[in-house]
Amino acid sequence: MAAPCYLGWDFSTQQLKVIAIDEQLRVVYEDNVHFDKDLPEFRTQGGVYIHSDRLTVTSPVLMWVKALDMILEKMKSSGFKFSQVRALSGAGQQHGSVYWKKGSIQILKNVSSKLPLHQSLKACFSVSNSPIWMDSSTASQCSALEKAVGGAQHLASITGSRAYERFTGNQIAKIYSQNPEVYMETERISLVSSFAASLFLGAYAPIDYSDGSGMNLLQIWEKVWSVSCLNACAPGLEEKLGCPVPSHSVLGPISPYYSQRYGFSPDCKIVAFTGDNPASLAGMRLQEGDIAISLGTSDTLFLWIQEPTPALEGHILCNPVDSQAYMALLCFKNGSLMRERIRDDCASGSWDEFSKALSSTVAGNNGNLGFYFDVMEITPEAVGIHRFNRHNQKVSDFPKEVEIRALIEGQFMAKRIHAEKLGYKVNFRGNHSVTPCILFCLCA
Ligand SMILES: Nc1ncnc2c1ncn2[C@@H]1O[C@H](COP(=O)(O)OP(=O)(O)O)[C@@H](O)[C@H]1O
Ligand SMILES: O=C(CO)[C@@H](O)[C@H](O)COP(=O)(O)O
Repeated sequence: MAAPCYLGWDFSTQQLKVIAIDEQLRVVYEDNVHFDKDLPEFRTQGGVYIHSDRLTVTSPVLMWVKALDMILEKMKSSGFKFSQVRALSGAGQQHGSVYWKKGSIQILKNVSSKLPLHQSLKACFSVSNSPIWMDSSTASQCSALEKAVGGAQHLASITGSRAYERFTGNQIAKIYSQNPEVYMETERISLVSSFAASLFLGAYAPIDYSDGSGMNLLQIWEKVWSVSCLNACAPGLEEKLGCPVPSHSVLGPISPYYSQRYGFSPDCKIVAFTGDNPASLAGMRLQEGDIAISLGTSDTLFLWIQEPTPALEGHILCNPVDSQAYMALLCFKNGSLMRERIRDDCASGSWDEFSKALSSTVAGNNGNLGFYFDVMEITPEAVGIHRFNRHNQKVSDFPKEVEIRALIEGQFMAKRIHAEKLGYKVNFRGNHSVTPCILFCLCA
């Protein structure tokens, strides 16, 4: 008989990933579905749609459901022993939101095991394109929220962050103001993480404290929704969000759908899902004083803190491991996609060539320095490509190798400046196949 195992899911920007570990924490299975490549019918780029205003960024919610169907079928074909899964949990890209249409709970509870999920759930979403973390179209809603609660610093003191355009409360406020009828026909709003948990639970999963802190709606000290923030965003919102729970809550057994269709044990437990960054803090077993850097679609820097002071820059989130503690987070929007663009321009689209070019230049890049923001950055708020030579003169281009090093050093310098403000020790998480040279630059 196969040994017991545990599944972890990651619904992130560009792909859905799954990993199974045994009781000795050994990885026994890994797989992924890449949205652009494996689900071309949705026509996403990097898993998203960038709308014509260049500010609105969404992902089709049914693509996430279909990705789950696809990965489960792949696991089944490979002979994966679903019956051995004792529990599962997971993570989602932060801030993104899913809008369940009135009556969907009944459909979710009663999905037929004869059909893939995406067929049963196709009419369940009042918003078919979910706003995601790359969206920056809610500037007016952010100003209104800060004004309603007495200013940016006051909002940060309540929710851990001043108003950010990608934060879910502001996204909900935009949907309510532009399409009140869509908002009214929504019975539940999930984060990507709680949406994913809902698919497994066959019921609406609660939002967890950690991912809930990325909404500009949760009082991070009391761990309850802030009435003034809710009221500033949309009417009747509390009911649509449900009660938030600790990130490690056991939500209940898996939906019968998975036992009937894939052979999961009916006793398999669903543990609350959380945001991908909080999940990384938990998974890396970060301790107070450590800083981790994640190089995903976004780059993030995060750390465990006991006594946070919310400020106008960065975010304080509830800690996913210890409900008395917190985590600080900085997010950089120009992460992997920016590196990919320079790789394509300067290294023929090859990470190997990128790596060789990086190794061929020296630390400090002979004084050449660059800041690369293809899209409006979050930290700091800046856009464009800015190159400076060793005499501090602005230049319009660099030789290819110099460009590659300027990009990597510029990105890491920005993180280091913030790291110096926040702590001292740097760990690393991220794409496991990331070019070692990039890691070397980070640690140099
Ligand atoms: N060898 C490599 N070196 C640097 N970056 C890489 C390498 N291989 C893949 N990547 C980048 O990693 C990104 C995906 O990282 P991942 O953490 O899986 O993203 P996400 O979880 O946000 O979907 C891609 O944009 C890709 O360009
Ligand atoms: O917006 C943030 C954090 O505040 C992002 O870090 C998202 O959570 C997206 O994660 P990745 O898909 O890049 O891992």
